[in-house]
Amino acid sequence: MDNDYLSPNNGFNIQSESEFSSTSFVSPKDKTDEKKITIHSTGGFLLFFRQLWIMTRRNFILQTRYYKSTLSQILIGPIIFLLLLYILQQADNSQRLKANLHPTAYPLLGVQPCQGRTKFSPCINLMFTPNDQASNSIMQTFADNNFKRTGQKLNIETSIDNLNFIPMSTLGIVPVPDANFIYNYTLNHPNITMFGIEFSTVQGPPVNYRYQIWFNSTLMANQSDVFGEQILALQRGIDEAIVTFASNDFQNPATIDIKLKDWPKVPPSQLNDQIVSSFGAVFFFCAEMIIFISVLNTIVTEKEQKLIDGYIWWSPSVDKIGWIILMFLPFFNFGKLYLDLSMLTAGKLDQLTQTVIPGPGFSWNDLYNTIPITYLPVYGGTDNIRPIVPPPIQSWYFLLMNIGFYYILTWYFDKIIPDEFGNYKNPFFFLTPGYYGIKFKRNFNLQSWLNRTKKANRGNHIEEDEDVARERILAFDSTYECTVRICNLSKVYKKSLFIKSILDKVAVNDLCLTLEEGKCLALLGQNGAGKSTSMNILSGLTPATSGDALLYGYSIRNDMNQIRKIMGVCPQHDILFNDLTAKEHIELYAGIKNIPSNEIAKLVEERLAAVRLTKVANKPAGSYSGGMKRRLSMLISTIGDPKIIFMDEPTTGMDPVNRRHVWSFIENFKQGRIIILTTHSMEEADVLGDRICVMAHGHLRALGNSMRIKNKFGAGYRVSLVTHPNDSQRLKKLVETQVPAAKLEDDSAGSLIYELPLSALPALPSFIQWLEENEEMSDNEPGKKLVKAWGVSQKSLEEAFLRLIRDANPESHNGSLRQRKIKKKNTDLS
Ligand SMILES: Nc1ncnc2c1ncn2[C@@H]1O[C@H](COP(=O)(O)OP(=O)(O)OP(=O)(O)O)[C@@H](O)[C@H]1O
Repeated sequence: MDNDYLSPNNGFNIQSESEFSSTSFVSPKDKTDEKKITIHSTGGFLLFFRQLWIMTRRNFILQTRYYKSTLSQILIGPIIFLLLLYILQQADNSQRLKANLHPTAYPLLGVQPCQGRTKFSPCINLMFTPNDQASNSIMQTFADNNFKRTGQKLNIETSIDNLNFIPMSTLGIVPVPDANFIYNYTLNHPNITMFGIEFSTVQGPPVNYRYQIWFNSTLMANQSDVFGEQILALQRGIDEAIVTFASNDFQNPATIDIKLKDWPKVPPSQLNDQIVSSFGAVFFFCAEMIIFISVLNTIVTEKEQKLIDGYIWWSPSVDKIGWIILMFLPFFNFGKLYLDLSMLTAGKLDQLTQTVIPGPGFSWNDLYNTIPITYLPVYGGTDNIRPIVPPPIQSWYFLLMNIGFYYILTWYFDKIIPDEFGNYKNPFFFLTPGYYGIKFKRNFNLQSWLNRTKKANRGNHIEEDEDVARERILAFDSTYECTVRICNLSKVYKKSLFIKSILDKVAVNDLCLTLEEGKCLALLGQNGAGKSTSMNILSGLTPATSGDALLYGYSIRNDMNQIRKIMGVCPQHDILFNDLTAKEHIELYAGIKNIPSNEIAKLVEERLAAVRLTKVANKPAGSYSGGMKRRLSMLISTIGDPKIIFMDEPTTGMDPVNRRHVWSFIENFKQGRIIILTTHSMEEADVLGDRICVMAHGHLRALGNSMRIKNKFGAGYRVSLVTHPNDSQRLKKLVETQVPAAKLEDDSAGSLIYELPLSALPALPSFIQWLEENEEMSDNEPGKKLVKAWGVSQKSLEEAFLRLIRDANPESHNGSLRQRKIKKKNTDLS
């Protein structure tokens, strides 16, 4: 039995007792039973790989079945991101392709004020040494000239010599004792001091002016360019001051004006795919998070290499179309906001001290300000062209706009793309007044409505039952008064929206039906016969392909809003809130249906009692059994005094007792209303249906009350007789003489079953009398009667139904006949 481990149904296996293996989990006591469920355990890798295989296969089947969705999953992501990548690369290229043959020169500005650890913490602009008269005089001239250039005053402060000194406010130019002090101070208090200057002039002749500038070679917290223009500005300022000092003419300080100019630039003859190669892989792997990642990337790269810039989109050379498109992508706006935030808040690592200097911070006001120019990268080389970056709040507004935009898009496509029931609206639906509830009152004329719907006939009818044909005539008879009038209602589920295909499914075909108030219509039919579709059309869940119906005078095509006000629906699948109790459900729907609040408590009590849910009234619906959920769903459909109620298989899953309670509730409730229900229970149709419709393949096959259908299709009575097998031939002959019209349905081992059609009914009383008298004796069992036992029963609705279905499916009927014949032959042989 160890081979069982390898059997395909490994896991659960039904075996006879003799086959128990030693690995079975069944206890010896259980072995007394005839059949057992043996649970084998297969562990380790074998089980793992088998499960892996099963799951892989399942996923494969699902993916191939929903190939459209699979294709979209595979293609849409890469297409969108390839497009984005292309746009980015183009933006980068347009930046680099830009020729600048005549760059404009721009003046070197003065030294900008320092920035502390945060926007508000004090700092020292400059320390200088030695603290002698010459140095003080030079620094004073420097400060005066710098003020003229920048408008920022840098005062000569009181000297400091204490290494523990912490400035309480920003200091301008501070004399210090010596170079060691500058070294130690900046080591002890990193990122407070912007520059240090050590003068070491050698008195001549000739006099040699020497000085050394101390600076932080890593970027400062405020992004000021110390290593480039700022340090140049400082040097120029000191040189001016030295020239003035040398000439000793402090009234007319010397000035040196420097202009900076980029080399003329020609576009490269060949472009590389820098963006694609840097971002391509990330784009493919990180799907919609790409911008977010690219922003992070930008920040890190910018800090380290100053290569790629997140603000490239706002560079003046970039075509605006690019960022207008991107503006509609929420993650792009999010990325921009993130970039703005990080510009002002990101800390920087000081290489010397290995400490992180926090950024100046992002305050609420910064939302409305453009990012300060010193934080922005320069495009176009030394042309000093900065991107024109909108304030962060703009990205925030775009994000809000995205919410509205995508909400509207979702809403729009939700309307125009067919749903599971095939509902969809015309792409211009929002331009029609009807969509806004504006209706132009037209006088309804029944006759012209009938003429119109008559034309909707699809035509290809099978030979119709006489009752069905009569109903068709009645439905189009304007003199006949009825509450529900269904005329030529059809539904075709199309495979493709635009072309006709043989795969199109005709779910309902030219249905014609009438119904009066106070009646219940039961729709019977096999799975897929078209019952739910008919119901869905009438309840407005799915549109009819052709035809129309009038419910209480309202057309399902034009007045569905009115019909909804007088309609209740119990759908096939329970739509309940798992966390709400039965009581809360009824209260909720009573509220929706506008029932006065003082009536709700009574309604809850009465209705719950009617379907025996009072005991669980305060328990959440999620904890209910299937039958209880069904009862609650059925109940909900009756709230709000609806005039017409659709119930799709209302009692599925209910036990016989509760089902009867529900039946009596429906029976009472239908007074003054119309109930249309579908069911697979013949008993239910028999009990509730004032009219029963049997549907097959979208057609109406039979129509009438239960008696009519039973009599017409149930073929009268069934008689069963039991005799000795060897006496069966004699008994058959006797029955033939008694009731010539009787049809032998089954004959096995002395058990005979006869069907008596309506034509045989006159002979039935005398036949029953013959059976009751039972005078014939058996030829094979001495002293025993020929008929050992007998019974007569009226044929049920179920049999009528089965016959109708057999007639509607001749192929499968032949099949079943053949099977029955084979079965009979086998029985005879045995
Ligand atoms: N959304 C749909 N798209 C395509 N075909 C559909 C759709 N809904 C139903 N059908 C088809 O229409 C036919 C009628 O289906 P319908 O659900 O009306 O049958 P039914 O009589 O209610 O069956 P059941 O007793 O199983 O509920 C079936 O062949 C079904 O496959």
